[in-house]
Amino acid sequence: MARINLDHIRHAYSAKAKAAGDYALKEVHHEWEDGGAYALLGPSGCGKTTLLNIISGLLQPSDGRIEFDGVDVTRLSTQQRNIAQVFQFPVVYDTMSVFDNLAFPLRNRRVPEAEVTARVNEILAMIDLADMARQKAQGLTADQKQKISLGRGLVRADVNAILFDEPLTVIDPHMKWVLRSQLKRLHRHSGFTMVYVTHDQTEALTFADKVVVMYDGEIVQIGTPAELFERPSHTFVGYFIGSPGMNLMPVRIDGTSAVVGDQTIALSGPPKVAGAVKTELGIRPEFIRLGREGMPVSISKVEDIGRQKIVRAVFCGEPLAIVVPEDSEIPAEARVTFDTDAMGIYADSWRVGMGG
Ligand SMILES: Nc1ncnc2c1ncn2[C@@H]1O[C@H](COP(=O)(O)OP(=O)(O)OP(=O)(O)O)[C@@H](O)[C@H]1O
Repeated sequence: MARINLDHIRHAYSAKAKAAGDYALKEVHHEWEDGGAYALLGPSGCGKTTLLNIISGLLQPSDGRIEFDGVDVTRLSTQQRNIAQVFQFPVVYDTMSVFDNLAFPLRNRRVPEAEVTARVNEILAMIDLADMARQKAQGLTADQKQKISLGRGLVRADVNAILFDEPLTVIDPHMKWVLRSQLKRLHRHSGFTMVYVTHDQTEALTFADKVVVMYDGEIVQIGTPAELFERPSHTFVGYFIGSPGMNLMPVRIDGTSAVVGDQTIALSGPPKVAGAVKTELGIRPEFIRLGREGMPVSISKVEDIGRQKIVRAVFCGEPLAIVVPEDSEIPAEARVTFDTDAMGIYADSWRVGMGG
């Protein structure tokens, strides 16, 4: 397993790139821990695959270096980097049995046959294909074939990292849930460094210890699921993580207060917004109290989502989502209070400290 150091990496698909906007991947400078489970999460086109391909060696970055355990691998091929990869669509040898497909990477490296059998049987049980071990891969469903691909990615114990590129796209929803939990368990047992690309927040949040949120070619936050929820570093993280996402409203900062329309909201300190063109207040729907006290809102809609309700309201002309327990009473003349510790101030989309 390896610690992955991304040292001032940037990538542009055009050789003529000059401005920051020309780069599909803007500067990335991070060290990922040995044995960590990382998910690269973000919308289509944000640069996830570009970054993954730079780690695997399929792509050479325009600038910067990549190191595995302190060794520069920037110019090395995927094979030389000793990495296992699982792609979005299955890659299997149709004429081989399920067992032989899984054994292939081990036999290729002349692993003793007794060890091959033990390891393949372990993986077969994990992906729930033990009954089909002797069957040819030809004729299996796309779902089953993708499970073989996943298994092949996991079968070697000596890889530096395992990279997954949206591996559950073709898997049916129930199996998705099962495989996700199994991958998580396997990560805990094996200590593999894993990097998992997805645009699905549930997939990222259940799989990863650290979620790397990408937006427009940039890493906007690396954090645990709780950190992303409680302290989004960027308005995009607030919007993308959570359902509904974080409320954002334009505000004017006056000392230790945020002013929205005719309302003045006390903050925990003076936010550092000097020089910002746009200042916004962010608060998650879960941290707003709805009742008879506080600032007035007008309610436009209530959506019942099982154990909770989402109240859609308008606050000082701005849309506001509030999450309340299923049984809570919604007063006719509703008012709201914002939890002081849960509010964030964003200057030109980035969260700022409240220290003056
Ligand atoms: N081979 C290429 N040549 C030119 N531009 C490319 C190439 N591959 C990707 N891009 C561009 O680089 C940007 C980042 O693409 P990338 O595939 O890394 O995003 P992604 O987050 O993985 O998206 P998706 O989830 O759709 O795969 C996009 O604007 C894309 O159009």
